[in-house]
Amino acid sequence: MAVFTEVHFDEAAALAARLGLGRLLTLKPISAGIENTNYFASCERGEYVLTVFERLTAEQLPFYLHLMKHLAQRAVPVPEPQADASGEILHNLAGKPAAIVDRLRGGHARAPDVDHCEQVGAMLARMHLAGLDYPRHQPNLRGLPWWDETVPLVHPFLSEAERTLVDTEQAYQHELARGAAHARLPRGPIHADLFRDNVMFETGADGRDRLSGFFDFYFAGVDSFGFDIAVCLNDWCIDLATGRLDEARAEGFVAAYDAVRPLSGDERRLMPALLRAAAFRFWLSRLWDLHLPRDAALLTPHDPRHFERVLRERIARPWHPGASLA
Ligand SMILES: Nc1ncnc2c1ncn2[C@@H]1O[C@H](COP(=O)(O)OP(=O)(O)O)[C@@H](O)[C@H]1O
Ligand SMILES: N[C@@H](CCOP(=O)(O)O)C(=O)O
Repeated sequence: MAVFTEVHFDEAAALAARLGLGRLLTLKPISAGIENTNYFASCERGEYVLTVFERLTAEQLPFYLHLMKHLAQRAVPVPEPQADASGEILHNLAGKPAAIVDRLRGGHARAPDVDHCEQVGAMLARMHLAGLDYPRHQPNLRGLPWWDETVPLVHPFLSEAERTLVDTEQAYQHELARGAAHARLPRGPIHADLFRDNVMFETGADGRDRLSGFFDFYFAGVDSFGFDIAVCLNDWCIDLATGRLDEARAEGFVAAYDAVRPLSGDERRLMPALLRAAAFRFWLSRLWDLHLPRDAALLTPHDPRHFERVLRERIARPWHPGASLA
């Protein structure tokens, strides 16, 4: 359970009242998640999520919160941050930055099929297009410079085989980033962590799950759209036990994306390298969370070996969109 900061009911109630959400009825800690402290806040005016930010600073947060507002205003289903009378959406609780956003309805698709993947792919493309005129800029804070800082920190905890893979992949990703094709990749604000647990679906009367929203934008940053697609493919379109790509789901995801925002030739050509980059990024962050943990009331770190497997798979079996259809 990820409650790093205990929030007192009265403090949360005062904030809810200030935001015009009415009386706070219940405040329940959320057990999932590993980055921030989250509570479900049920208020007279509706259902919300209260987040206390543990790593992100008051300087960094406006980028994420205003991005969510920007996307919500362009009909991309994301939780809208709640403002006080002066329009401020970044607040303070327990001496830390905090926000209250709409609670999305529905639940997670834990075992996604082609239909789920197509819906996520199409909405991801809509999100990328809607973000193109977002005026604020912040790099992806879990990009190459962060990998370079983190590799030496996790090195002492690795086996020889792991260390070799980390070093080889770091060198490969540097080479990729120096290339002209990489520089030409279309860019803009990306989610950068759009895993199954950051998307909601609601089941309709016909039994079909319909996407009800994307959330948890706190790893968002400006980076290549292709990297965002690769992050999704590595989570939505794989066999979790082996890390293998499921080609039917992957092709469905990319085709649905492409129908909204056609992929460039570079994005298609570099997809195998971007899939490696996305696997490397989460392997590193999971190693970092496991070996250099922060204080938390209770915290279950994600298993780094999963993304080590995924990375080895992507190296062994490079995948290009459309290849399996040819
Ligand atoms: N806006 C939201 N609407 C509905 N549920 C949410 C919302 N934000 C968070 N949650 C719930 O809280 C859980 C943890 O949130 P998450 O943002 O993943 O945490 P963390 O920032 O710590 O990684 C999610 O899996 C989801 O169940
Ligand atoms: N998706 C990342 C961890 C980030 O946590 P989240 O709960 O904010 O998605 C991973 O799986 O390593």
